[in-house]
Amino acid sequence: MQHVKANDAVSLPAALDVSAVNHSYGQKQVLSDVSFSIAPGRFTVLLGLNGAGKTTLFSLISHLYNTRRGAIRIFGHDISREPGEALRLLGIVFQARTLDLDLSVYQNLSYHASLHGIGRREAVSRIKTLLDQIGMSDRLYDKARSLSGGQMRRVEIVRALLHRPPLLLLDEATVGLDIQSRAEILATIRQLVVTDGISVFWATHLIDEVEDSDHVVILHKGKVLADGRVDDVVQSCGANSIGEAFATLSGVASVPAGGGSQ
Ligand SMILES: Nc1ncnc2c1ncn2[C@@H]1O[C@H](COP(=O)(O)OP(=O)(O)OP(=O)(O)O)[C@@H](O)[C@H]1O
Repeated sequence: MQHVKANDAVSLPAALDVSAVNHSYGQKQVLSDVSFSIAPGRFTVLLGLNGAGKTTLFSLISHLYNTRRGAIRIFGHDISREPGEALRLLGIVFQARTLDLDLSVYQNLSYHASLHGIGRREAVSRIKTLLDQIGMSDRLYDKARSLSGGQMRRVEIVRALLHRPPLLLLDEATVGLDIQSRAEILATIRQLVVTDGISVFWATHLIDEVEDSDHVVILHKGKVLADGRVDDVVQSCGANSIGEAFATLSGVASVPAGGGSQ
């Protein structure tokens, strides 16, 4: 396996800096010496097949697991040493659905806002603005269980943005959604990078969610095989596409594209 490094200059502090991180479940090592940086205000894709270690990495970044070897910094704040400061700057959408189905959209969101110390009036204003932005303002008082999978995902995205984090992590946010919902959610998140200047770290196993102008971190069997601008990574591999580059680097014959729900 080759390791292609195609980073351009990264301004400091990085939105996310992962340095020599390892993780094992018992005897099984699932992350090996993982290092990369994400510059602020960029859409960066974490590309890896199922089992590559994406969720484990997200669990370390969000401090669900302690980082036992290596360091993770969010805008310069070490997640182990300054978890409060680091986590305040982070919004996260997990792969598994996490809304309380018996509560309304408003109740799910206002509960999260109060956890972040956002006052009621301010919370209502932010909830309405964000739901409007994401095309869900007509569902404010509906029970979460009455929403479609794509609508639940949108509410989870709103929830992750309520405390206005400059870094947003999404773990396979489009899994299980139909092709139209996938495209809409991806477009909404890309738009947030442009309009609000937030940094997004988007984990996926689907090659068609990657664009040439994105930055990509390719994770395979717990190792970073490449990181940098997609077109630079493709060129460094002598490939014609990111799918071909992924196959060359990983030795995997074919990579899922994601034409329908995956
Ligand atoms: N709690 C756990 N205990 C033991 N092994 C685990 C645990 N969680 C994950 N693993 C293993 O760690 C490896 C990485 O899993 P992880 O879920 O981080 O990958 P992933 O890239 O997110 O894949 P997926 O998209 O399928 O969730 C896999 O081999 C998985 O079986």
